[in-house]
Amino acid sequence: MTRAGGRWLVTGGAGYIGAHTVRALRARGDAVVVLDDLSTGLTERVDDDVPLVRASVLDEDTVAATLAEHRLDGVLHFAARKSVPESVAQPLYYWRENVEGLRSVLAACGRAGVERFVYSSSAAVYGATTGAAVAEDDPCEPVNPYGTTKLAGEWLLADVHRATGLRYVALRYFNVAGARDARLADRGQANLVPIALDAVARGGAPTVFGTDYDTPDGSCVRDFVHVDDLADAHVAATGLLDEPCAETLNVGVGRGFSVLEVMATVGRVAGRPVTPVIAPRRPGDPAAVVADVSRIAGRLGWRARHDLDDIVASAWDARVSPSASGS
Ligand SMILES: O=c1ccn([C@@H]2O[C@H](COP(=O)(O)OP(=O)(O)O[C@H]3O[C@H](CO)[C@H](O)[C@H](O)[C@H]3O)[C@@H](O)[C@H]2O)c(=O)[nH]1
Repeated sequence: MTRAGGRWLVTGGAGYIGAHTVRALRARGDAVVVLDDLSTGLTERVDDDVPLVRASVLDEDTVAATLAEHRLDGVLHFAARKSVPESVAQPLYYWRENVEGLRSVLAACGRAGVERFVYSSSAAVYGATTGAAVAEDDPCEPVNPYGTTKLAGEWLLADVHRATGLRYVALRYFNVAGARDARLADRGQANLVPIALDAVARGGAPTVFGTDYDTPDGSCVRDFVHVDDLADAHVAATGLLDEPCAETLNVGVGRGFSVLEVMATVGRVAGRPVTPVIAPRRPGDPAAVVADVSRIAGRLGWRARHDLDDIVASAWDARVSPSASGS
């Protein structure tokens, strides 16, 4: 289904998801050049034998020159801002970085004659879902600037596809967690799994925001996907680009776990009981967000191989266990 031998520019390849995908592409035998401004990316995530261009995606000339110089034939575009609260506070910044950044990379692709593109979208494009699994054709009503910029990016890709025939796959990530090793791990403090693991590792108690939702145990439900599975989905998606393609795909497991179930898993993995602090609801949190994954299964033959235990255990090893440095 997928063939090796691609030559890819990976923007944001020093970031958490980008670096995992670089590993997966190279494991298949593809060539990769990373372009990253290192504002949040880490050089240690980029292997020594991978060319690293330190530049912003807003620097269209450098992106175009990199594509030409390395004779690249496709782009996986990860470089973007991804904090929901930051996007609410700074919408202009998010529109510049996420939408203008994408426009700049697409303009560079046009100049270099590159017509294969994989785009990092998000479940945030759906907004507050009803709780039933969401499919790609369901309405998109994002509720914050992070989501609106990701959706605007999808529209931009569709417009360029219609005008130039650009081949693209937009992948809508659900809740990504886990790690291959410590070097690639998510160092951020923005999401449930790393926050909960850090709290437990420090001997503290993680917080659950709300147990009064209309869900089986009252806490929010999310679809947690292992970053290695997500990386594999990118590799599989590149296989669609051998033909004309304008595709949008959910990437999740297709099954929800509650925040309280995550806490129980953290306790099992850490080998110590976890008694979370129950706090009020976090503003803006939808009760349940779960992916309908039938389209990606049909188009790519892809499905997640890792379960929640694998996700939490790998994140624990990468963040907490010093022996798991893997670098
Ligand atoms: O310490 C914490 C942290 C989070 N949560 C809860 O855990 C759930 C997941 O929260 P995250 O912040 O990890 O993830 P979100 O589902 O809010 O957001 C994620 O999914 C969004 C799409 O829906 C965007 O893609 C976003 O970038 C991505 O982080 C939420 O119910 C949240 O309230 C806690 O209970 N305690």
